[in-house]
Amino acid sequence: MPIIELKDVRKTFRSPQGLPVAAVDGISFSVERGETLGIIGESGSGKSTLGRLILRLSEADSGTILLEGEDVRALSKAQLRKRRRRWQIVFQEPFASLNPRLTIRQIVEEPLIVARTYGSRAERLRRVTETLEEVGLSQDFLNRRPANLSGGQQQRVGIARCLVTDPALVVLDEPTSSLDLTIRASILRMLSRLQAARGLTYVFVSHDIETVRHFCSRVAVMHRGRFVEIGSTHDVLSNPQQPYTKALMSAAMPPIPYNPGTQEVMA
Ligand SMILES: Nc1ncnc2c1ncn2[C@@H]1O[C@H](COP(=O)(O)OP(=O)(O)OP(=O)(O)O)[C@@H](O)[C@H]1O
Repeated sequence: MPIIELKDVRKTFRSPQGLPVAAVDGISFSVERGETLGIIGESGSGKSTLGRLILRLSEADSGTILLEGEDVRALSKAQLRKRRRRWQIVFQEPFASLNPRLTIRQIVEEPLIVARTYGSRAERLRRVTETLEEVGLSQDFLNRRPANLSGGQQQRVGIARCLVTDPALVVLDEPTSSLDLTIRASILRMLSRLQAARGLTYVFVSHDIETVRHFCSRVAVMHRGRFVEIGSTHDVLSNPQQPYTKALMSAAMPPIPYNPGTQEVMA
């Protein structure tokens, strides 16, 4: 059974002038457990909206969304809150997505409190500490606040917050685009390592073809709310069938250096 299955999902917004904008315009696809599906496309093509619809952070207008076989659109608010811990998201701007008033400990502990299934305060602290360690942050970070951390460290906190409830599926919405190149490569290596260790499934939203090339097993190319092409990353990027994919690739930056073998760099 696929972990994600979408059938003919649609979402239309109104532009400031009141005109309809079909951000997601009849999308169907499935993702198997342990896979990484990349979604690439220009700004405004609908990638983030799709990522949010999958997790019901935004309501689709129509279509079917199954996660782990469950009809996400049919869940009540209470059911959805329970399932949230299995289906998580990491945002592009780590600082904007972390509450500046909270300590790192409070930020990473919050999803455990919301889920209400993680026992005593001491057990929660143990879990928070272990998860921070997994993303390369020592106990020294527990009482610090987001503003005292570098961009890379902030994103590690965002990833820890998402992993602490032991999710099966993570939508990564441009998780590294606000970071500089060395840090970016280091965070991507860490995400790959965590995926292998935990058997995670990723949906990786990006406008950066080179990152997708190295990070994703399959890729969907999105244009004006639709998938114009979907297939193995190798096939789509080495032999694009659609004019839009070709244009996107010719507009892309030259490959960035990426060496999966080197050590994760802390920053
Ligand atoms: N809350 C909203 N209200 C109105 N229009 C929206 C809203 N969210 C997205 N849109 C519109 O839907 C379209 C798709 O936006 P979306 O952010 O999903 O694209 P994207 O591919 O993720 O772009 P980017 O790479 O810039 O984040 C755009 O035309 C956008 O202006």
